[in-house]
Amino acid sequence: MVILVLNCGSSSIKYQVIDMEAASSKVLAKGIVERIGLAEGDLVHKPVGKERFELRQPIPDHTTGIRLVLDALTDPAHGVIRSLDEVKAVGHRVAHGGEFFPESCLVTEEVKEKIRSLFEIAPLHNPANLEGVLSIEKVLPGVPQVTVFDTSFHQTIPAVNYMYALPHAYYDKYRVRKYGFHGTSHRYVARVGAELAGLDFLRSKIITCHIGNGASVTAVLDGKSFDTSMGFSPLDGLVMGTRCGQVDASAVTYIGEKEGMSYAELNDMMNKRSGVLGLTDLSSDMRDIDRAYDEGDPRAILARDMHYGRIKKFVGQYAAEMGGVDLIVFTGGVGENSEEMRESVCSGLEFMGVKFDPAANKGARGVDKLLSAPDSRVKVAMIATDEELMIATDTYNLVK
Ligand SMILES: Nc1ncnc2c1ncn2[C@@H]1O[C@H](COP(=O)(O)OP(=O)(O)O)[C@@H](O)[C@H]1O
Ligand SMILES: CC(=O)OP(=O)(O)O
Ligand SMILES: [Mg+2]
Repeated sequence: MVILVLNCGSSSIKYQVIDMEAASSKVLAKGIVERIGLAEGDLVHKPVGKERFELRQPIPDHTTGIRLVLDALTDPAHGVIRSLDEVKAVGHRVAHGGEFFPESCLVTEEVKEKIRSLFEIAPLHNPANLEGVLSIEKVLPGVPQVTVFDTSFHQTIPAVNYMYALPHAYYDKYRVRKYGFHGTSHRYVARVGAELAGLDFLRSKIITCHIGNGASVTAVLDGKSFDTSMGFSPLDGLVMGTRCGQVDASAVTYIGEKEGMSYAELNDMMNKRSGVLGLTDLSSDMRDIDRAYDEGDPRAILARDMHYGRIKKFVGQYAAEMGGVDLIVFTGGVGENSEEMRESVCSGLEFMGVKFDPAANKGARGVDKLLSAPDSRVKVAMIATDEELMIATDTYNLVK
């Protein structure tokens, strides 16, 4: 059964076409559309056994990106299927499932409505995720679709970690609480990382750092999410591409009053004009920030130091919350590629048993690897996340 997986992130679309009934689920093609909404977008399409195909053009939104992906998949030269009819099911990543979706499910009108009802609190993601579902409905009518939610893995977070110290009425009325995101990725890399480090996943203290354009850190205690840095929405926690992360809420109401900004404008400012983009006025893409950093741009230096520094703060916090840590995992676009980030976060953590191996870190990308010295009490690993495989598996199980 051929399954198409679409993972619409805030700045990217990752996709895979997987034959789930082949001997051991066989990937036919994978690829990524990046820099959506920036001046120049990219598509990199990697068909297995054929030459890769690249495209560079402005990609203003996710619908345009999805159209380019479907064209690439059926192209006579670099395509992997003759026609879209070969696709028997489509799995989608959806960022916010709120309290509605503890598990993956088949798309119905009600599911679409609930995803839509969460637009306000996941403005960079849920609209793109629903756009994916609706685009597929148009080109592949009648093909079953499954949604897999970032929030599902975090359902195990205890109230002591998910409640905000706001009046209880807002939780009762509106379910205002921490939900957490990137759950599919945190779940996958924690398990694979534990295996690589020779740990029992169900009896370990693991800190997973998913650092991409969106970024979050999760404390995984005995196989379950125990705490995570994103909150009610994917805005909280770390410094991100365009999101501010943790900030004193009164600083925001103060700016709103001074500037006469509406709540919607404030939300927009914190989600789309903050983070490393807001700090530098340069770019939301860490590769651009790295370049400016190397050239000595003081704003890029501050932004990167703040970003990395805050990851380290969460590592410390979560180690304290779990009473220690056995394994620290890095993943996501930055986590899988940036030697500097991983080294910076792990430096100075010798006091808690982290013995980082800079030689192992050097050049580590693409292939899962331990980055700690053999005698390090706390293991460190880079694990390439595979949200798509998790999504394909859930999709197959629901559709077959
Ligand atoms: N070689 C690299 N070095 C540093 N950062 C990188 C590298 N390759 C990709 N990235 C960064 O990864 C981020 C995108 O990560 P990704 O996980 O794909 O994001 P999202 O899913 O949130 O859209 C971008 O900021 C990009 O600059
Ligand atoms: C929830 C979230 O931030 O996702 P992404 O990293 O894909 O933007
Ligand atoms: Mg992502």
